[in-house]
Amino acid sequence: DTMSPHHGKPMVSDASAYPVAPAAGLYEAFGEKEGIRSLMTDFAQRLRADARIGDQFSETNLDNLASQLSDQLCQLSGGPCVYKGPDMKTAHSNMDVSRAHFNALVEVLQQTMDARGIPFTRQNQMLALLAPMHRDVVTPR
Ligand code: HEM
Repeated sequence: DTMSPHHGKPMVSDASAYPVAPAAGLYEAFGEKEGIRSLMTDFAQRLRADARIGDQFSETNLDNLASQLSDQLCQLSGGPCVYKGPDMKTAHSNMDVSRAHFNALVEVLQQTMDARGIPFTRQNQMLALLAPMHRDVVTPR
């Protein structure tokens, strides 16, 4: 890993930070790059509209967020993408994200996947890959 010149913290991509193998066929079950991108476009809009956490995305460029999330979920699910954004700790520092916020985001993602007809088993396989990120996303208190 290379070291960040600004913080001296290791800059690791999420795939290496959370070394869990995706379930076979997960990327395909999400409709590959195109399906994941439209899922994330929908997700970003739903996040912004959510009464519990929408305010945290008030200044956010939703198209950029959807693009970064698409690369991340594509890579996590076994697809041919590379997430090139900041690691999860850096991306969510100084945000005061609570465990309740995290759970709300997961719920919005479940609603988004439901709306697109992603089978329950596949939803849970994707959520299993995202769940460990709470350690870096949620602000310690
Ligand atoms: C598994 C859970 C999560 C994942 C995978 C995730 C992923 C990401 C990614 C990839 C970015 C873009 C980083 C960048 O390009 O700069 C981002 C930004 C962000 N996330 Fe998360 N996130 C998660 C949970 C949360 C939660 C729980 C909150 C708060 C409720 C949150 C709030 C934000 C905000 C406000 C941004 C910044 C957007 C901007 O640039 O304005 N995230 N997240």
